[in-house]
Amino acid sequence: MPNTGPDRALPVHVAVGVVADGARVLIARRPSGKHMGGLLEFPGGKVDPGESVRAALVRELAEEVGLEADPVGMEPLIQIEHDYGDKSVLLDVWRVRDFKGVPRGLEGQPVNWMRVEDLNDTDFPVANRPIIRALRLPPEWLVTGESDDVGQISRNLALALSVRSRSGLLLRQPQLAVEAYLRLAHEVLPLCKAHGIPLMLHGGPSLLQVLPEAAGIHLPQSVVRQLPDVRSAKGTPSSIQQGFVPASEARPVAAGKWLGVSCHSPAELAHAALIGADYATLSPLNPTSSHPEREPLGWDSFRGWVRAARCPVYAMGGVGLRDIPSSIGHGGQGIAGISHWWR
Ligand SMILES: Nc1nc2c([nH]c(=O)n2[C@@H]2O[C@H](COP(=O)(O)OP(=O)(O)OP(=O)(O)O)[C@@H](O)[C@H]2O)c(=O)[nH]1
Ligand SMILES: [Mg+2]
Repeated sequence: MPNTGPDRALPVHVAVGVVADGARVLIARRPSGKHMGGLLEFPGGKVDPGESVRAALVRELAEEVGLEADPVGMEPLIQIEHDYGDKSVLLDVWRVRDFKGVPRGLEGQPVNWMRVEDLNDTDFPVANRPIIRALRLPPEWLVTGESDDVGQISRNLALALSVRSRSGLLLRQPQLAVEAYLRLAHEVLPLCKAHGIPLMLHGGPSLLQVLPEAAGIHLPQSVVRQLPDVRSAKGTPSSIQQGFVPASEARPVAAGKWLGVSCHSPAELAHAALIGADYATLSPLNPTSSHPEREPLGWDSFRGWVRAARCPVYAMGGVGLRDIPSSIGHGGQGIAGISHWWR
């Protein structure tokens, strides 16, 4: 029965550690009988009153898996607020790279190193899905400036990727008609393959039918507005008959493909999560010459909006490589932008 008592509104603050050993992360199975028992989890537990999150994580990793973690080497990954109905949690998720010891399940739970690409959403509590996205997504999207010249894209890409370890390309060309856009995307796909980076198409979901090898679709709000209206799980059957689709069926691209959404407000971020977005971009962070009429957000608003978001969020608009740590430090996934790499 849902808890409707006075503490209902207060989420339980949980420190969660993604302990990383190269490309593998430490996974445990939650003891049966506990909340979400039997499912896989990242080790961690409740933050005690007056305790810092880092201190809680050091304590939980020692108690649960016998690791001695260095709090200085921890980096925020993502915060997720989730209401399970019987319990509401704030998962405060950190990457842990510096630690000593060999992990073992000190509460009798099985523990295992797993590759990030082998993690399955359905093996984890539902609140963990954005964590898995955050682990897979790059810290930066290179967004193309206006061009139908594949040579220009190729040169810029080669130059940019010579100084970065992980990026993806977002092929944004709103000035092109769909046919010209798809011709260009066909030429850009092998470039991305050669560099080993994902290619996101920008526009409507049907682009993926023509270019199924792309990593996914990034929706501008002009396309989002054309999607069928979505109702959350509380939507009634009669609302479905009136042309609403339930959120569980609202995702406009197939599972296994990435869905990104351009957002500019908390309402757009909430809607992006409702249609199953794997990530959102949030703009403009800083003043930009392309949208001088839009009020820049700044990092303080960014932090607040991102905290309430249900998917990883990239800062966009007047940001550069040096802003990746700022974005991560303010709860974001990284940055997306044109001006810092495009010539
Ligand atoms: N540790 C951990 N907790 C998670 C994850 N995902 C998730 O929804 N949770 C939820 O976070 C809440 C608190 O976690 P916990 O049960 O590990 O807390 P704890 O170690 O302090 O356990 P205790 O209650 O036995 O003292 C649980 O309701 C759990 O279902 C995850 O990946 N790791
Ligand atoms: Mg625990």
